[in-house]
Amino acid sequence: MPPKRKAQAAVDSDDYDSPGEEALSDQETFDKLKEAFDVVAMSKRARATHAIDQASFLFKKCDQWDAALKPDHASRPLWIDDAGRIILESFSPVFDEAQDFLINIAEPQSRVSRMHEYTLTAHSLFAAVSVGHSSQEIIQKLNEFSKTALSPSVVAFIEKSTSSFGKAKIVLKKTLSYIESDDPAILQRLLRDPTIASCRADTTDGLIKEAAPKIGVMAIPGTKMAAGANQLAQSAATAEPQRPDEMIASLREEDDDEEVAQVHSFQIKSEEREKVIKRCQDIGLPLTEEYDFNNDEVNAKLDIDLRPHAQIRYYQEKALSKMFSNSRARSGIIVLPCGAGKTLVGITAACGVKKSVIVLCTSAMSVVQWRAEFLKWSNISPEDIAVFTSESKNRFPRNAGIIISTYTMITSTRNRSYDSEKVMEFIRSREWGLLIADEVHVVPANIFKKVTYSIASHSKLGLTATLLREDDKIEDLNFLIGPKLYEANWQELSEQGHIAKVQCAEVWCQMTPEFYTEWLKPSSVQKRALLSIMNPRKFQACQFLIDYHERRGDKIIVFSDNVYALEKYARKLNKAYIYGATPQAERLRILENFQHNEMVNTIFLSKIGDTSLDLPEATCLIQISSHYGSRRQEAQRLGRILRAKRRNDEGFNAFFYSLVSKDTDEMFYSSKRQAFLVDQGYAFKVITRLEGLEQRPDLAFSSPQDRRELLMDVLLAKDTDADEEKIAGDMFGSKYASTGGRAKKKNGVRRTAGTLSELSGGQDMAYIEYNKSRNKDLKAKGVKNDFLRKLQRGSAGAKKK
Ligand SMILES: Nc1ncnc2c1ncn2[C@@H]1O[C@H](COP(=O)(O)OP(=O)(O)OP(=O)(O)O)[C@@H](O)[C@H]1O
Repeated sequence: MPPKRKAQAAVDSDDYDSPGEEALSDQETFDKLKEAFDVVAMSKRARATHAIDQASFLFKKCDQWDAALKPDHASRPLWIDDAGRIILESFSPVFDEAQDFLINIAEPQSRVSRMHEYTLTAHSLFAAVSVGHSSQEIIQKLNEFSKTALSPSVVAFIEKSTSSFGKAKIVLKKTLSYIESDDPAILQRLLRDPTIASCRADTTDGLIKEAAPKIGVMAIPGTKMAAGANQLAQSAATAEPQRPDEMIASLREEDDDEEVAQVHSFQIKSEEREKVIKRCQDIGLPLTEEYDFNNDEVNAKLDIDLRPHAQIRYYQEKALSKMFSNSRARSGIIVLPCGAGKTLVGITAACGVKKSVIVLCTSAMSVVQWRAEFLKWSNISPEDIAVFTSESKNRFPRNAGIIISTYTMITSTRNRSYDSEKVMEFIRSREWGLLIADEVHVVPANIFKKVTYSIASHSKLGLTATLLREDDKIEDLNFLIGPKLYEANWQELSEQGHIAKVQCAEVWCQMTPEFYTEWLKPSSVQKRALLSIMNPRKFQACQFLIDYHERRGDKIIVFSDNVYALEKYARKLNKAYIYGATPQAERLRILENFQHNEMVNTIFLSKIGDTSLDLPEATCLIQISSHYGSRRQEAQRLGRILRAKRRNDEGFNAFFYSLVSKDTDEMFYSSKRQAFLVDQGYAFKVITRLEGLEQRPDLAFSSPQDRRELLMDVLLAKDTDADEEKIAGDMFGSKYASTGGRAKKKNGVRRTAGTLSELSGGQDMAYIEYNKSRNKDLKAKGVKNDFLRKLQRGSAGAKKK
């Protein structure tokens, strides 16, 4: 097929044909789909007796399970196969309700526009139980939403997974760690395990027995109480809704009549905390970690509240309500898109707990931003908020306060200065109410173990946008921090104007003949990488896009992981650039200019700007070199423009371009990188030709002579020029390089072909869709709330949007 027709076909069919491949026929596409979903063809009998429809072939057949569609299946939104894979129809009238429920009990896998995919896993069910769902409720609700009866294996899996969850807790008392349960048999069972027994700190045979603390437990519509309040949970499901104050009052009355409840516990060695948590998870008795901060009279109160202007958004409230739903702080992870306001979630949690807080970030730059955000959103007194980085080593003067630091400062033991050691002693010697772990997905397990060994914290809140790692170590976080408490939907937030709508495009840049000839020669991987990045056509595409978007009034960030290319591009185009070695003062000056100076509309950033850079002026992002197939990096880079200030302007779109040299490794890595964003509902268009580029005589490297000189430069460059930038304290490191950043699960992504003018809104269908901005109506949905007031009243239930 000639290239033009092929590109058109790709638009029409919404499919992507990889270069050099013929488009697939319908039959082939169908066969591929079947293969991809591991379909076991339905038997003849099943075909005869079961209703056949367009989606049934996606589900494994199970002989013992009557998977006939329910008569009213059309009004039910879920397909659930017998392996626990769930497909949710996003066009269903009960979509919101079903989504709210699924978020609590299953892992979102992919949320494209019409269908969302979730999976039931032991971890997700643990999270469900720890936020108060009972197994009965999970089964009943799934059945209600499902188009077919639930398969017995799914029911058995839910029952088995949830039966032992929430039975034992890990608690901290006076900096010592205890395993606690109201059922002594559970603790005896744990102690029969040799690994757990070897971690026990007390040498007695018996268990410690004491009165259970009285807690104002409350029921939230749609959820249940914490462990130990099961009967109440069941009656809450059927009873008339009660006002929160009535609920608490009735609980107290009941408490008064009852005998004092007992809790049993044994102490474990603090340095073995993670080992015990992991072991308990492995043997099917995962521990929950909850902090009864209201009744903690040992640790000093922190004087902190949100400022009146801080209005947390409904999804921030929903996330926090999972953490605080029973008036205790439950450890776990909150997943919100980049730019959706994780910092304010952390700050609100700190205002809820009102005890000393320690915040850990990935870089010194984030530390500065976290401090500024604390001062902006809360009334904390500046001296109560200390910073511990290589440049400043402060402590707070009063009994309670906040320390913000980096993972590296807390965990590196080599060559610690006297001042650092003093701050570490200060950190180690006290109990912390809350540990906030920012960008938690990047923290390797061994580092986090060191963190928890040094920091005795009652509760932990992990914050991240992308709960994924290319090395599949993400599961470690379940025992290091706690279950995932909430995960927001990117497209929903962008529809509502909380994050910007983004047009994503991959621009294919032909290699020039001289560069491609060199690329084809046997040479080092590094040299090939440099040749692909420095491809003159890519350079021209970058220059063209910068001009195009500057003329539109955009502010542009160009990302290059490769510092050699970063400098070459930026110098040639006379733009400012920042990388690891740029001094702090210069960085701030450049960023300041980018924000406020009309003459500075483009900056070049190395991977140092991937995370935590809050530049709401940026509206366009061009990526010229990236880190293999890291889905995490792609998402975080996109995050730099999701926070665009202009996001609520009528018809506004931010732009994300990824420039790839055609027919090189960059094509392969680019599609890997996009997988996560595609799962979040973003569609990448492919731009094969930048209209008007050929007519621009002023572009760099237009003459063969210039191109030859550039090639000579690249050939003379050292292999190390292609190496990954090393940034002190960088947590992302080169671990992804070892896997080549290969996405293990999701390989396929969708590309559609397009031109630049289409992408900018000239002719594109997608544009017309996006252009019907609902932002104005939706603005009203940025619900005002007073979460903290409710938290203090003990009624922090999630509000429905
Ligand atoms: N409820 C809110 N009201 C007003 N502004 C908010 C609210 N929540 C967040 N913001 C603003 O949104 C922007 C992005 O927030 P933040 O930096 O916390 O995002 P993030 O989720 O941490 O992103 P990233 O993962 O990219 O670091 C900030 O300018 C912040 O002040």
